[in-house]
Amino acid sequence: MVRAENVHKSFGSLEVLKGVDLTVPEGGVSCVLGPSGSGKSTFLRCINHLEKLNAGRILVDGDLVGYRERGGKLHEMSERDVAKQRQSIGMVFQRFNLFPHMTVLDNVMEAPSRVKRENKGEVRERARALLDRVGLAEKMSNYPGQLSGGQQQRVAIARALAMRPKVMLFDEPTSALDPELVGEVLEVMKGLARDGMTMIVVTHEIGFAREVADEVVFMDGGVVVEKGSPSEIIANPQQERTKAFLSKVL
Ligand SMILES: Nc1ncnc2c1ncn2[C@@H]1O[C@H](COP(=O)(O)OP(=O)(O)OP(=O)(O)O)[C@@H](O)[C@H]1O
Repeated sequence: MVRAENVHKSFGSLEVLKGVDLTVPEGGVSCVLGPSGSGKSTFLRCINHLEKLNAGRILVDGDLVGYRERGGKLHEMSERDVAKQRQSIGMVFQRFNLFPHMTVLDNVMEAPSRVKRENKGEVRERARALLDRVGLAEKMSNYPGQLSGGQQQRVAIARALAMRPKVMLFDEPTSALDPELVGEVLEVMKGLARDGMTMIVVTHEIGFAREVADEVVFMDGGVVVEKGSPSEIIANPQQERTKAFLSKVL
C-alpha cells in the first residue's frame, strides 16, 4: 500500500509538487498521466527517497518514507534505514541503465547479492525464475548490448523484482523504446498487475491505463487535477485540463 498526503516539493523557487494526495491499496494499480513538467517523475522520486519532501508525508506499507517515529516525534532515518526501506520499493526508469559489462543474469543478481548479501545459490534461482517470467530465460548469458531495448527493459523489471519489492514504481518505462517493442514490456507489466503487485505507473500509454489501472490520476502543474476509474477519467473527464491533455494524446 502507498499513501501520499499533501506532498510538496520545490527546487529552489520552483514549486513542482503543490500538495499531491494519492492512495494505492495493496495490489492496486494507479496510472499517472499528465503533460511534461507536471511533476510526475518528481513524485515517484519522492516515494523512492531520490528526492526529499518539503512538506507532507508518504507511507509505503504503513511505514513513513524517510522518517521514524520515536517518543511521539519524527526523526530522519539513518542512511542504513533508508537503504533498507528502499529495498521494498522497486523502480523502473525510462532508461534501463543495466551494467553493460555484466551478463543479464548477473545484472538481475547484483542487488540482492550485494545489498542484501543473500545466499548466492538462492539469488541465482530467483533471478532465473524472474528472467523466465519476463520471457528472457534464454538470454541470461548475454550482455545487455546484445539485447533489444524492449528486452533490456524487461531485464530491468526482473532486476527490480529480484529485491522482492512490496511496491513497483514505473517512470515512463516504454517512452524510450521503438514502437514495436512497447507491447512486450507492457505485457510483462500486465502480468505483474494480474499477480497482485502494487504499482504506480507514470505513462503515456492510455490503452494500458484503460485496461490495467484501478485508478487513473491526472496531474498537471504539480497538483492532482482529477482521479478516478479509467472509464471516469479517460472516457469521461470532467476537468478542462484533462480533456485538453487527452485530446492531444488519444
Ligand atoms: N533536480 C531538479 N532540479 C531542478 N528542477 C527540477 C529537478 N527535477 C525536476 N525539476 C523540474 O521540475 C519540473 C517537473 O519535472 P518532472 O520531471 O517531475 O515532470 P514530469 O511530469 O515527470 O515530466 P516528463 O513527462 O517530461 O518527465 C520540471 O520543470 C523540471 O525541470
